[in-house]
Amino acid sequence: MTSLGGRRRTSPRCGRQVQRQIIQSTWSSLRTRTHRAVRRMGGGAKANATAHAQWAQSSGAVVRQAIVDTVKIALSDPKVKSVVICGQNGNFCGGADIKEFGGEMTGPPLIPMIHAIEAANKPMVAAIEGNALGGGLELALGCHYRIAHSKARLGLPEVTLGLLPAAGGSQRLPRLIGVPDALDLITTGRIVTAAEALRLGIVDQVTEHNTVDAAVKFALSVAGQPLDARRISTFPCPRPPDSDALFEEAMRKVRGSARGAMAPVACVQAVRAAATLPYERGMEREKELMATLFTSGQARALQYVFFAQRAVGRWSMPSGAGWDTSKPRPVNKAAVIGLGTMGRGITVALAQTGLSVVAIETQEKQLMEAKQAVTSMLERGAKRRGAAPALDRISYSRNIQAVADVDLVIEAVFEDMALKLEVFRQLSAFCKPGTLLCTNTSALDVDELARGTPNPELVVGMHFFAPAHVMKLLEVVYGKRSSPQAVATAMQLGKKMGKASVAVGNCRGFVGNRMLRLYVEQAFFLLEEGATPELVDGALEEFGFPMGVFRMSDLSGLDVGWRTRKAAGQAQPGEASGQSARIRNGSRYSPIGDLVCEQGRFGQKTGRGWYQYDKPGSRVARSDPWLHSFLEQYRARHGLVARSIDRQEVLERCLYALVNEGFRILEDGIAAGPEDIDVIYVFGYGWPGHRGGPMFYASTVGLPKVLERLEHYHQAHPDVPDLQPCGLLRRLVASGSPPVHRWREVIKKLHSQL
Ligand SMILES: CCC[C@H](O)CC(=O)SCCNC(=O)CCNC(=O)[C@H](O)C(C)(C)COP(=O)([O-])OP(=O)([O-])OC[C@H]1O[C@@H](n2cnc3c(N)ncnc32)[C@H](O)[C@@H]1OP(=O)([O-])[O-]
Repeated sequence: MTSLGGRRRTSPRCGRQVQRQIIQSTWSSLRTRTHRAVRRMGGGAKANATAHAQWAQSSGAVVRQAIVDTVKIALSDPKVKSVVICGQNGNFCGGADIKEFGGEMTGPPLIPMIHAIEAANKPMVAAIEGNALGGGLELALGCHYRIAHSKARLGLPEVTLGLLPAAGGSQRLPRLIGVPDALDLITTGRIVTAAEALRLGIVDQVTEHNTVDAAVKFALSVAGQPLDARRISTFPCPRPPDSDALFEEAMRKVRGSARGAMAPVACVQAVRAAATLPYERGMEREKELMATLFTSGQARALQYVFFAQRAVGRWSMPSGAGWDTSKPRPVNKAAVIGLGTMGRGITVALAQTGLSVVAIETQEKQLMEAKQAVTSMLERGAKRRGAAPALDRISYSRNIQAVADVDLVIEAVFEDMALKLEVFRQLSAFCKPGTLLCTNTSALDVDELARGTPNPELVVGMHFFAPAHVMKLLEVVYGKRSSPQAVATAMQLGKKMGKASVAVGNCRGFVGNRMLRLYVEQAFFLLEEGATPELVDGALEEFGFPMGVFRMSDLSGLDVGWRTRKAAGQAQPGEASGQSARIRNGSRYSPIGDLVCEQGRFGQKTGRGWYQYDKPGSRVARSDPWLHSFLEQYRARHGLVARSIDRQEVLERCLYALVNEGFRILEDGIAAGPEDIDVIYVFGYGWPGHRGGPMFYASTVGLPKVLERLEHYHQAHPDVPDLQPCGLLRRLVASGSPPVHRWREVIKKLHSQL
């Protein structure tokens, strides 16, 4: 038993020894990225920092040890009346150091440290500047008072890392702000502004001035006052009258949106424990739940995604140029050409970033409609953020010459090479020298577009995802002649827009759509062989995708892929029966999608697609008997005998085909590393984050197994060359299947030998 300022904590039972070790090891470092200071204040009327401890290292153990030691000195020094805990360099604390999770625990554990702070008999005040996240906010919740700067951000984002706030956060926050708001913050990981934190009751005061000075002043004003009513762990948890229904609803909601993710469910369970159990027992429950999450592969996957998202910022091109050698150009004013769905979203995203934007559309009617749509998108976004809409940052024009003074143009006209070439020709004539020309194509050849301009080094692809102001992914596509500075500028702009920006090479479909083609193709083949859209979608949704391939296709429109296949000469009108109708260039081809389109079934917008809908535009997909009998007739015409297909085969065929193409992309040098592919899939294609992205997933399945299954399916379907395992996959398996963070070494070696 450990005695903490009079509070008794139950020691873990024998069988939990390992769990306890794991939990404690998560606290091996509390990280601020900056150094931390604990300021002790001298007694008397004047605020006087009598000691100021700083730590040169952000190692958690060192930081915790220093906090423990300094607090101990402050509490035993009769001259010290109150204590202020602050960060340094404008940042309170970003939480535990994720890199150290799973390592050996050193230094004092965090939970007793926070308990000791809360149990102190002198006022402990948290001075919050910058971020107070995760363990950082939990530390602040252990203090008796919290003073925040108006620009501070507070939250418990552990759920996004596959965890829960397990240093008492799940038990203190509901006691402080009530169950409904705590549930919202803990299950979503949503970060709030200081103003919202004040409104919710998380902080006691918000200041526009020097936070530490304000906290010192405040700490002096409360010196000597009783603290019993300030210890959050002793608060009864306010229980709404209908709390059972509330928790059931919360559980239903997270199960619906979490798609198999464990952490949001554990977060609801932990908050429920806060509402129903005494604090000590709630803490035990928090610990148990955390132990389960901590040892799950999901936390590892989500933490991999966290670091992958940062790794893609350190981009490089095959020439060796990259983020550390290329300086972006300043972009103050940008233009968007073509105000269809994509152009409108891009305009909103740019304006919200604070740039001046010229939005250009040659058709008067389209321009007016776009203006209205952009205005309402900006107003809705501003309302959500509680800010003024950036309407005055945008000017609208029908004249392409309005690009004359912009620093960067994003072309978002119809996906047609001839049209885009003409737009680029005009842009080259009207833009000032040095203006960056970006194309928002999803598949067209960036090099061909660049060749049509006098300055191909200024051309890059910026592949946004619809809706462009919402979706977090941006593929920045460099062509053969794109300058590193142009890439750096597009990458920096993407970052400013809050996008996960990934630099990739130029090829058909770039990274995301190139891999997707294989995934969709396998789904079509499975229909031919006996599956239904319901079976395929069910398997993929159970895996964690928000929508299976057919529901997704209904949403985005079947005609989009049909148009691409027609342009590529694959989709041919009408259908001959027999095998030749299912072969293109010597490989297996399924015309099923083309035939469905020929019936005018384009998905939700026509009320019919792979499923049926109540009316055009409706979103609720229902099974369609027409489609099932169409599939039967199709199989009969082609002499195909339906066989029974299970969910495992659906997953293996669709996902391993996609992963195999990912290996080819790495082999070709189109993506620099597996992290690039994984970020693209998690942020742009609905790949479940708790499975870490396709390449990470392959590593968790085991590369030898992926290789063996691909060999098996390739043998069974020799007419599908894409199922042939990629050389890089074989090479990785031959080199002992190294962990994903070491694949780059193998890839580098491969490229150096080519
Ligand atoms: C048992 C109790 C459990 C407890 O409740 C668990 C926790 O507290 S879980 C934690 C809950 N806390 C969170 O979930 C907060 C996670 N962190 C964030 O949200 C943002 O990093 C933050 C807002 C703090 C700063 O944003 P920004 O200014 O744009 O900066 P940036 O994002 O570019 O990062 C710069 C560098 O710092 C690195 N790094 C950052 N944080 C961590 C970390 N915790 N760890 C390790 N490293 C971290 C990051 O990788 C990057 O490294 P590099 O080598 O330069 O690529």
